[in-house]
Amino acid sequence: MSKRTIDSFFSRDPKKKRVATDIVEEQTSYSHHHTYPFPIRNLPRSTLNELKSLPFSPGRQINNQPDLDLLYFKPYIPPPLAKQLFNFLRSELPFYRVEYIIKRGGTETNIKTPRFTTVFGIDETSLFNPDHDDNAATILEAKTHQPYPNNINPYDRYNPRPIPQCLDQLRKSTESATGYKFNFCLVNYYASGADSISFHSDDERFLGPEPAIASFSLGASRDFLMKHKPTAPSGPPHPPQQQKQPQSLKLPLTSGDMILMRGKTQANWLHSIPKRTGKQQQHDGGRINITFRRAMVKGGTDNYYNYNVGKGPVFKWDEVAKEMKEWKTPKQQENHIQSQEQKDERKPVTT
Ligand SMILES: O=C(O)CCC(=O)C(=O)O
Ligand SMILES: [Fe+2]
Repeated sequence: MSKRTIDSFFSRDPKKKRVATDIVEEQTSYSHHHTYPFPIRNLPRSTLNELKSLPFSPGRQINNQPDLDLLYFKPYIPPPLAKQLFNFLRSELPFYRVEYIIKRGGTETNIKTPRFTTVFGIDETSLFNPDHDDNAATILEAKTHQPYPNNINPYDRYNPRPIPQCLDQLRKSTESATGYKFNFCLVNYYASGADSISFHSDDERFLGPEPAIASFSLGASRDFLMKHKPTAPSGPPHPPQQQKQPQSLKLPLTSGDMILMRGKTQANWLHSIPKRTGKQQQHDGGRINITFRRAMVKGGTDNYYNYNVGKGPVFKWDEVAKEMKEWKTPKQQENHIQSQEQKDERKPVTT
């Protein structure tokens, strides 16, 4: 046997070399919790890793107005990843269309929240038990890391839900980019330009003084308006040229942007996402807003679940109808089919 033949016998021609195809399909995994209406799909590992390298661009400070302190990341998430995250969260999260009653001056008004909402998290006084044993208390006292005395769940109105994996990596990234801690994640879904949030400030007492709120935009572009709260005149009036009147702001938010509102901002400024009118309204497509916040006391947990989950039906994205549809448990679906069949049986047969 010639040398050439022996060599070629033991070493394969590199051009012909076949690389072992080790591409193992990543198994879909889920975040499970008894408080979720259904298990929530986890982000694939590759997407999770991409989130670890954020922010994409550094934050720009906007503090050229009285009491205003913003850090604007444009974008925090690069557009292709933002699009992927938008589609994922819209498909996988449970949403609600909360209605509630407000009483003002003796009259009751029924409010229909003009957007879909959902919320995850628990205030600083408690922790979710990392022990998933069915018999273990699901909530622990933060001070002691032990179940509450007599195993009493101090949250009797709403059961708090842990932040699922698909949102928690972004929370961690936001914490390291901003230096603030967050224990709540609120999500808004604006289905079209007809959905909105009116002027308000996120300055509830349960957030403590000078709260920091990180607010992400995914999907359709919308204007974010800011205006100073009305100021009571104090002291002798200044000549007009000496008065520094705060100017309103309009930030055109696009997919992947993040605004951190901090310092005196919430105490002094209002913000809103106004409705869009005319042609823009339906052609905009959906927009997701994610805010990370830190609630200090139990009242915060109760408030957030009351206004963002409530007691109404669950909605889930329907990929065929391309809209949010009321979601039913398998049991509810069965009952629905049965009652449909009974209705059909009662229909007169026409030949
Ligand atoms: O959608 C947004 O950008 C703002 C949402 C907001 O202000 C809120 O949820 O408190
Ligand atoms: Fe807000």
